[in-house]
This record gives sequence, C-alpha cells and structure tokens, in this order.
Amino acid sequence: MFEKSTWIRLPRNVVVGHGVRDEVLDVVDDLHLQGRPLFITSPTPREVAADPIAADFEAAGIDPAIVTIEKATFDAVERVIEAAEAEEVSYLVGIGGGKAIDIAKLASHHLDMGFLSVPTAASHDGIVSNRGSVPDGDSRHSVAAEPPLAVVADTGILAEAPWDLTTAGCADIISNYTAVMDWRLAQRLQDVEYSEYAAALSEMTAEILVDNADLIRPGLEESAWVVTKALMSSGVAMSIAGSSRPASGAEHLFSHQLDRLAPEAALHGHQVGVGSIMTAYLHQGENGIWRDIRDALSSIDAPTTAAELGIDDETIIESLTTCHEIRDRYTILGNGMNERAARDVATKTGVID
Ligand SMILES: NC(=O)C1=CN([C@@H]2O[C@H](COP(=O)(O)OP(=O)(O)OC[C@H]3O[C@@H](n4cnc5c(N)ncnc54)[C@H](O)[C@@H]3O)[C@@H](O)[C@H]2O)C=CC1
Ligand SMILES: O=C(CO)COP(=O)(O)O
Ligand SMILES: [Zn+2]
Repeated sequence: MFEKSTWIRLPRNVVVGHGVRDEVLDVVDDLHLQGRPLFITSPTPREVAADPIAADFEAAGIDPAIVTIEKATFDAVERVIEAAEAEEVSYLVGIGGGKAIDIAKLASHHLDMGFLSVPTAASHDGIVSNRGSVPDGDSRHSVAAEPPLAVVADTGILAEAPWDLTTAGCADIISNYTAVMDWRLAQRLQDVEYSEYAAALSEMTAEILVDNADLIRPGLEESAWVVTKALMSSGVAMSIAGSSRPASGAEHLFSHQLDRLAPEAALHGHQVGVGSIMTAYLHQGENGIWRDIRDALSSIDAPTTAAELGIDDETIIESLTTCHEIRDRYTILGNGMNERAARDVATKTGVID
C-alpha cells in the first residue's frame, strides 16, 4: 500500500522588484490580514524600510507596534513574543537582514501567528525559508518554524545595502553545490530522506547564479534581482525538502562553528562559501569542482581565503576538526577530520597559507 505523504509550505505571495516597499499594505490586504501588526527590525533596516512602511500603515489608519532588536538570541525572541501579547497585534512583519527575519519567524511560530518577510539585504536564503537559525550556547538550533505568508523584496533597497551582504547571498547559493553532494552522500550511506526535485532545484539555482555572475556588480539593481530570485528558489527547495538539506551541508557546519569560535568575524554566506571550496575538495579531490567554486566566489568579490574572511588559520582548522559535532547531520566530514587532514585540505585549496 502507498503510504507516503508530504506537506510543502510555501509563501503565498512573493513580490520582488523596484519600489515594492510601497506595496506591503497591498500584500496585507491581499492576504486578508486584519488588525495591528508588530514590526520586528534592527537599527539600520528600521531607517531604510521599517519607518517608511510604518508611515504607509499610519496613513491607512493602522498603527503598527515596532520592536528593534540588536542580536539574534532566544531572549530577543522572548521580547518579541511579550511585545506581541502586550500590544495585542495580529500578525508580524520581519524587516531587515537575517537576524530580524529569523526572530520574526521564530516568534510567529511560537505565537501561531502569520508573518511577512521584508528583507533589506539579499544576504542568505533564510529570508524565505521555513527554518529559523539561532545560536544558543554551544549549539545552534536550526528549527522548523513558519514560512513567511509573503516575501516583499524591494530591489532598490537591496541594491543599496552594503555590497558585502549581496556577495554573501551569492556565496550562500553557490554553496548549494556541496550541500547537495553531502545530501546525496547521506542518502547513500545513511538512508536519510532525500528529494530529487529539491536537490535538482537547489543545484540548478546555483548554476543559474554562476552563469549570470557577470551581471552581479555593485550598485546594479539587476544584481539584486538575480540574487534575490536565486534566494527565493533556494528557499523553495528547502520547503520542498522539508529541511535545509538542499542548501546546508558540511560547509554550513563549518560556518556555524566559526560563528561560535569567532563571533561576528564574517558574514554567514562568506563563511559557507569558503567552507564549500574545502568540502568540494573533500568530495572530489584535486580535479573536482573546488576550483570552479573558488573562481565563481572570487568573480563576485566573495572571500576565498581565511585572511579575506578576517579569521586566523588556527580557527579555520579548529572549526574543520570540530564542526561535525554540532549537529546530527551526516556529511563528508563523517565522524570528523583530524588536524593533519584539515590542514592539508585548507592548504591545498589555498584557504590557509
Ligand atoms: N533561517 C535561516 O535559514 C538562516 C538564518 N541565518 C541567520 O541570519 C543571521 C545573519 O543574517 P545577515 O543578514 O547576514 O545578518 P544581519 O541580519 O545581522 O544583517 C547584517 C547587517 O546588515 C545590516 N543591514 C541590513 N540591511 C541593510 C541595508 N539595507 N542597509 C544597510 N545595512 C543593512 C544590518 O543592520 C546588520 O548590521 C544570523 O543570525 C544567522 O544565524 C543565516 C542563514 C540562514
Ligand atoms: O543557511 C541555511 C541554508 O543556506 C540554513 O541552514 P541551517 O539549517 O544549517 O541553519
Ligand atoms: Zn546558508
């Protein structure tokens, strides 16, 4: 008897393009959301997006509550939940980079309340996914949460965000190549649940981005368009899979561990890009695609070395040798690398000197 079933949760509206910041209220109407929203934002995104959107709401007779967060922590999620209850809001709007959106996502899950994602940076594919990722002490919780009801991505705002944030988004997409290699390996060796549709979509997204790398240049709104579309597509791959597997393998373990060893040293996407160079080498050896990954990263100005990340060589080695422990996700790292092997891959790929 056939007993398989799946539940794919996706945003209902995805609005991308120039000036769509002004369409948040239309999206709210389209979704039939009633009552008062709570905006979750951080200081700069508040200026560039949350305050102007709040002015639109006020002009329409809706008075949004606003919480500004500085860090993505479980305390911040608590603060948002308390504010939502105290202000009697009926939906949430995350406005900012990954931190503000993750907090909105996790709070929305807890409150059983819908949320909108309004990214101000095309910095990674969490802006559209149904996974929330918050560091907690020695571990990182990548938890199933709510997908946004809608994503409103204004390419005018995204193009004016610091260029580094956009190159980080590109690198997060390029890392899909190795995430999918890890996923297939885990399926073969550990029989983990696997979706060929999600894997193919994730790989194709990385390919399209790399093929369009010459369109990705600072100050070009078209770059924000190309990168944002890729981030949406990668998010959809995760939704189809029901896990972050299509976009998160050993290169993400490496990055999550760096977040603990060298907090705030480099952006998420930049770290996973460098991780991806090394894990591609581990999968395929000297003649595999690690050079293509490195060259694609370098063509869009993303870091390819420890020095460019601003992280010292010893921290890179420590992360490589310990990151398999932080999460129960089988990857090419298996039960872990020893120090000599880690130094070898990092040196051969030019990540460390
Ligand atoms: N849920 C998921 O699947 C994922 C979640 N994450 C989480 O996302 C967070 C990292 O996200 P990021 O976006 O890299 O960091 P972030 O949210 O801290 O943003 C980086 C910086 O850019 C600033 N910024 C954002 N938009 C701007 C704009 N338009 N103009 C000027 N400055 C702007 C922010 O204020 C912040 O200082 C981490 O907490 C990480 O754990 C990362 C990847 C995936
Ligand atoms: O960053 C992600 C995908 O790009 C999310 O992955 P995690 O599940 O490892 O947090
Ligand atoms: Zn990522």
